[in-house]
Amino acid sequence: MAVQKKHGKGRLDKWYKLAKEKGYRARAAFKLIQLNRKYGFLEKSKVLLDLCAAPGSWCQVAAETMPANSMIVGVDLAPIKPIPRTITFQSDITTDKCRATIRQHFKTWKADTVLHDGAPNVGTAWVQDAFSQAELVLQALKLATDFLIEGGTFVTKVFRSKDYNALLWVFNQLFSKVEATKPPSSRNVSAEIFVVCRGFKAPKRIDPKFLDPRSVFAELSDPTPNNEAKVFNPEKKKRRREGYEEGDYIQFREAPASEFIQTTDPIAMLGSLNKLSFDQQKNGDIALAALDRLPETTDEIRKCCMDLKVLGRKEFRLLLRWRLKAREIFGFATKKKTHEDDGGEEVVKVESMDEELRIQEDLQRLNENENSRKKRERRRENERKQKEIIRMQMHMTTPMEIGLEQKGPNGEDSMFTLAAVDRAGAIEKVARGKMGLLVPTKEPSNHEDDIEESDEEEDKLDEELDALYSQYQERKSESDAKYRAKRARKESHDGDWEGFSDRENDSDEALEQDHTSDESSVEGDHDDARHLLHPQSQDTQIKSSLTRRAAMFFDQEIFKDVGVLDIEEENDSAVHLEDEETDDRPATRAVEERNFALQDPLSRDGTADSQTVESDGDSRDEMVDHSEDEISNEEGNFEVVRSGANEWEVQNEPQKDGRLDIDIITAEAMTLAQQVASGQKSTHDLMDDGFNKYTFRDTDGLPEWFLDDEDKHSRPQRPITAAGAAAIKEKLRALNARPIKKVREAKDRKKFKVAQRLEKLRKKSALVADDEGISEKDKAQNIAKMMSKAAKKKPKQQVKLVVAKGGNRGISGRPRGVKGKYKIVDARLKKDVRAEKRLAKKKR
Ligand SMILES: C[S@@+](CC[C@H](N)C(=O)[O-])C[C@H]1O[C@@H](n2cnc3c(N)ncnc32)[C@H](O)[C@@H]1O
Repeated sequence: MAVQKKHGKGRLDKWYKLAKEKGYRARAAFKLIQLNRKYGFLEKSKVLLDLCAAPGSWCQVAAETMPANSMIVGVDLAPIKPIPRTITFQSDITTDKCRATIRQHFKTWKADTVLHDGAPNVGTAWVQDAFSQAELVLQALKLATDFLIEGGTFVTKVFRSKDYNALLWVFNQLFSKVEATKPPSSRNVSAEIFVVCRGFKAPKRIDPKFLDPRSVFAELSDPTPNNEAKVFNPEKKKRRREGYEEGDYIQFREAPASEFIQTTDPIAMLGSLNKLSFDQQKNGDIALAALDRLPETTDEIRKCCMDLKVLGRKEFRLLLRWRLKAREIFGFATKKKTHEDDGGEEVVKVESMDEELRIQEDLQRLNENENSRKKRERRRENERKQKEIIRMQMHMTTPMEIGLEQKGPNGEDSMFTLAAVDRAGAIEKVARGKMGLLVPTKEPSNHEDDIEESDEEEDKLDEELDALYSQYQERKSESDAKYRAKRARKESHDGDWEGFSDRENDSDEALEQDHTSDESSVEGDHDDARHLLHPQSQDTQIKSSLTRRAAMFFDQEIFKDVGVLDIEEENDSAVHLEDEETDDRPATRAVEERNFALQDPLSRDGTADSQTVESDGDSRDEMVDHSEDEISNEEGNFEVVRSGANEWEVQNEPQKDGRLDIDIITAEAMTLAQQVASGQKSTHDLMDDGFNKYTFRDTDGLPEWFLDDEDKHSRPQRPITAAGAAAIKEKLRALNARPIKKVREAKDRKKFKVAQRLEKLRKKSALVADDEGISEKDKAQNIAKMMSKAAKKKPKQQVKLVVAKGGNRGISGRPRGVKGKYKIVDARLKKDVRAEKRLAKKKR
């Protein structure tokens, strides 16, 4: 059976529509109609009380069905719009005021029928709702017993909950016939059920306990079977558990805290209970009083005991520790077989389960402490090393100094000894400005131990998170082409931005081979610097040391007159440095810094195209989308910076003027470019900008999902000028104004064909012109003829409509006997087309 939806459009079922059609204020009208069809109480009633009547559909049904001149009184917390033949008022049915108002209206009359369709504000907690509804039913019953005539009918809505049977029991005491039913218009997913109680017994005196929720819904401590008792005795009442099984979720389990101390299975208790109680009156437990007085029973412990379902691992541990202490105090801690002097038996000390538990916990705690201490130390060490590198980059120290400073206990364990630097290839990396890479991602000696010692659970959690993240990535890339493009771009960024040009890598490799000692590593850098500064063409050299992307970025028109790549100014110092044979490192650094500065604005702004923009508001999101559309749509068009080395090589062929056609597409990059172009920013400013809190991130051991997330948000927010934003806006406007790919392709095809025809014509006319056998006049005539022929438009080929019939096709798929352009249509379409043509002809 199809389950109806509880929310949204699911509500708009046939009963809803029917109610609308019939003018009932609520679909609930049909519930009463169906109940009345079954039991026929409305036709027989002259006075009716409708409790919880708003918006009033039941009153509407009653007014329609009951005999003329009947009296209908409806009450609700909410106002009820007037209904013909019905008195309505606003009141809370649980109050005396409501009772008094009803009495005023009824005067001496009694009701033949009392209806109750009340529901408290449903939506908080289901258990809570169910209980308040049951209470409301009892209140309605109370009113019914006040106003019902003997033999009268009480119809009420009840939720199937643990109190359902208790309510039925009470109804049975007061009415001769009690039947529960669910009308078809009541949704299956709803737990509501209607109880029709007929034949009110109208006893002279009703035991107040019958209508007291505390008595009726009291939990029974003794489940002894006792059902015969007609006299209400809540103490002995047994709840007949028929119908729905009670789920655990509606049960609230509580036990005295002392029981938790005594139990041998504390975990099971913590898992199954909702509360550990200190209520001595309720539990009458002396141990509980003692426990309550213990100084170990702190406020925190009490709070934890209040609601066990909300506790975390830490709190559970706290409770378990408290239990162990309490057990010790009360003498439960160890079970010893004591000396039995008279028997002289051997004494065996047996560690109790609790003792084992405690030892285990202690061990675990010690392990955890040790792990966290190690982690702390590792972190501190990393931070220290990072600081050193920054100092070195900023000329505050040199690798030599570092090497001297960092004497490990055995001279080996520090990465900062020159030998270690050499092993890790650190000097090369430093030389390349890849400071981030120097962060020790691996510490071979300790690593394995660390893994072993790390908290297993945390590792598991990490693994799960990683797995979930890769699943998420896979799902996303399956369903989202943009995401795929972004990832591909990012991957190629990693390979492009972070690394250097191939050439440089080659030189790095060469250097690596040479780096066998501390000194040689420095020499290697020296060579590297010299290599970079070779006077042949320094501009080209520096450009080659940039990434392709950076080079292209600075190739743009806007940087034409800017000295970013005009290295003369710095050449002086560089060449000068080259002369200083004793100290080559600063020279290297000068170049590196320049590289770094050149890369930095790009890697963060220019190249980060979509990613940078993404975090900055909608308008820029549009840019991103656009750029991505471009990526997927604009094959062969170079307006957007693309990534991927091969793509670049294939697509970004230099243009005629030798420059690469590349556009800045983010407002930040545009602003930066404008600032550089206008001289507001110098290369030094760019360098300075390059050093910010995001420059050297410690990514050591951080999971991929975390780094991805950080990539999105942890980046400097560069200011955007109005001019920069306007330039990008204008660019995008132009971009948006362009036709779609198909149209553009068609136009390009047309252009291409025209060009081909022209070329053909040119060749032909050249042949004619070269022909010596004909006169100049004839030549001119022939050429003019050819040109006018070429200028003539070819008549459009008629498209033949062919009715689709299976089997009547040749090998190529072309229908047999059809020449020229054709289109396969179905018979109906062909007829329709013909009919249209006929009609058009007639009209003409
Ligand atoms: C399902 S609606 C009743 C629909 C009504 N039978 C009809 O046909 O239009 C439940 C109503 O119970 C009312 N209600 C809940 N608690 C109440 C209370 N304590 N006193 C009066 N009305 C109450 C709510 O205001 C709500 O209008």
